[in-house]
Amino acid sequence: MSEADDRKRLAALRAEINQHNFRYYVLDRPTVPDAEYDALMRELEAIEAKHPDWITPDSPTQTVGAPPSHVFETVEHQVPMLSLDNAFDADEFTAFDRRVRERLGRDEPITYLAEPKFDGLAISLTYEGGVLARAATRGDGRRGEDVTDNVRTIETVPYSIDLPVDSRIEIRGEVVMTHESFAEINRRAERRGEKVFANPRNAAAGSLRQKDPKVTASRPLHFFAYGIGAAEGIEAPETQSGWLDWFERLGFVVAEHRDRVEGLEAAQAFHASLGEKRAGLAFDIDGVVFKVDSLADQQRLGFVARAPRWAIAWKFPAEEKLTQVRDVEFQVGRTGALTPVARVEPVAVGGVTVANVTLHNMDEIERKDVRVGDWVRVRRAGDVIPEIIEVLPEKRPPDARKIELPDSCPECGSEVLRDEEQAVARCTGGLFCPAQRREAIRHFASRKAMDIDGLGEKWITLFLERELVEHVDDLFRLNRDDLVALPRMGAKSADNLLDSLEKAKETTLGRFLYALGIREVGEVTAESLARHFRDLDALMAASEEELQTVEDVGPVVARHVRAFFQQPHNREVIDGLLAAGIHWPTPEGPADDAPLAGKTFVITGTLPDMTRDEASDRLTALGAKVTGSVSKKTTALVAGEAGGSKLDKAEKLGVPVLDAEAFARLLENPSTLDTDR
Ligand SMILES: NC(=O)c1ccc[n+]([C@@H]2O[C@H](COP(=O)([O-])OP(=O)(O)OC[C@H]3O[C@@H](n4cnc5c(N)ncnc54)[C@H](O)[C@@H]3O)[C@@H](O)[C@H]2O)c1
Ligand SMILES: [Zn+2]
Repeated sequence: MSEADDRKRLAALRAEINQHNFRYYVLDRPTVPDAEYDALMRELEAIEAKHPDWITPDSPTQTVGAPPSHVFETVEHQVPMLSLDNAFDADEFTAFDRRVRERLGRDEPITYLAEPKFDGLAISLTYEGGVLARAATRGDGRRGEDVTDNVRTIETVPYSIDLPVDSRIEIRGEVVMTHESFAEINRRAERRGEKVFANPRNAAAGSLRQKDPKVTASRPLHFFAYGIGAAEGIEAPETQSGWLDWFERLGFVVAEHRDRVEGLEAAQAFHASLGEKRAGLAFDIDGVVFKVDSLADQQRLGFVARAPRWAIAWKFPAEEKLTQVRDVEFQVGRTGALTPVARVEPVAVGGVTVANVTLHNMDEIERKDVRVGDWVRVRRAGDVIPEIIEVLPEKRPPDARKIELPDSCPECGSEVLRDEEQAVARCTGGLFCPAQRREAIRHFASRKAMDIDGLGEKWITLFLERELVEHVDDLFRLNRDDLVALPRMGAKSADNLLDSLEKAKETTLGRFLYALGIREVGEVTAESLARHFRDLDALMAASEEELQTVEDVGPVVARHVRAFFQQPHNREVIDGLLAAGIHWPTPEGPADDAPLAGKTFVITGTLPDMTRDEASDRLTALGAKVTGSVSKKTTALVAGEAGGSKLDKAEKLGVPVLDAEAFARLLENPSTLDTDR
């Protein structure tokens, strides 16, 4: 680059960085991830290194934070609050360590105090005579904002500590918010239609820098002490680690994961080990801070414009990056749910390369307004699957394309229906859809379903690939010759599998219904359906209304059951299964002469001696049906304490109401039921 180009770039970088600083430090609303910002800073540093005479004191490389805003009173720090130099890899850390040893003229390893780099905002607490007199933000390092009233609401900031009356001390540390509180606060903001915070750091900063301390009080914040400014009238420790122990004795919370490490290897090991713990911590950390432990050595090393020479922040891989959405594809799962997956320009996030990011469902896409071509902020924290946090609207290219839900399944062409309540779009192809087939077979064979021992994913995939199996009924047509011919399937495994299939033919109606994988029909519902209908043909012929009279079957489940049995290809598969010899004993159900046969009850409120489930079991055992809502056909409403709307409805429809006592009498002697409903 020519000198003129460098000059231009320098000016552009400074302007852009200053804007980011303002958004980050003053508004608590950054528009780019830290990694992006760090890259700009590095570029600026490189130009300034090439032209040292261009460095001015107001360059972002020479300054800290941003000047205090006018919302708060200004506080002068007795000792400036500086930033930290960064290392982004082991080589950079090694270079730092070499510089330290050179400056100190030492060959032997340096002892460092290692602790997390908390990702929050720095605060300085001034205690006078042991009483909290003032709390200030870092501001531009020399002058910060007075946030005393807000900081007083933080539980982990002691109001008074045991110090001499004539002492005056500045204790520095970080204010952070836990992931849990962050999620809760954003949920609250979303419900109210307010803007959400991009990450816990901004939430912590935004919560602390509030005009109204009541708002701060409603946001759970934590304070970790890690350093010292001015200290008068106390007996000071001689090491950094000594200060931490001192803080702890006075009642401050300090980093739990901290250690004195000697030399490079120990430092690297600490960095690696904390990196592994990172995902499991309650709050964000973005690196390890290493500080020369000896305070005498710290003094000898001193400061440069914006950071001490005796400390470095060795960052972890960034958990947030910007990338571009190249395309969006829809994946089909077992239940036919179509999940939109964004194919993004691969980026390294949180230590891995991310190329695919789930968008969950159409609602999510609409809420975030993600389009193909958009620049997005991607986050992957620890083991958590990568997600798109937000779109950068200012970077949207003019040809960005809206994402449309396909009308038909990308795998089988069946119609796609969008379930408005659950925001899920599904392929209606059922067992016919190849994408759903593999997962459906796995479900069919699973332990609580047909329990086909030894039929794992490996074999299912192979059977499908070889076209030996298309639908679940084909499993029962597998023959020994076909199986033995498969790679890695010996005669013994083939015989075992055929044996398992044979055994699985003897089942129960409940298991069979569950195995079919009807939407919303879990084991319990399958069992209820079996007990109620006792016969597969009767169930397949049942209307939605009839289905709804079954225990724990509401309108949604009824609709799914009905829709499933109406699909001709599902009927074909069922016929195939029955033809293969699957059978079950007729489920025990209420006999016609059971005392409450033909009667329908609804239960509401709290009963004194039993749960509603128990009450329901007692009634079904006597041959009654228990349903969820009161209608004209209801025999009686069993109403415990606090019956509510069902009670009102029963009274309106003239349905008899049994209180707890009457209900107990009924169970005792069911034949006394005096109603012809
Ligand atoms: N995204 C953006 O637009 C944007 C803008 C400005 C700054 N930033 C981020 O902030 C960083 C630079 O900012 P900085 O100078 O405010 O701080 P820094 O994060 O580089 O380092 C200094 C700060 O680390 C904190 N810290 C946490 N744990 C500590 C510990 N154990 N000991 C000492 N200090 C500890 C303190 O608050 C201290 O002020 C950048 O690297 C960037 O990631 C981002
Ligand atoms: Zn399909």
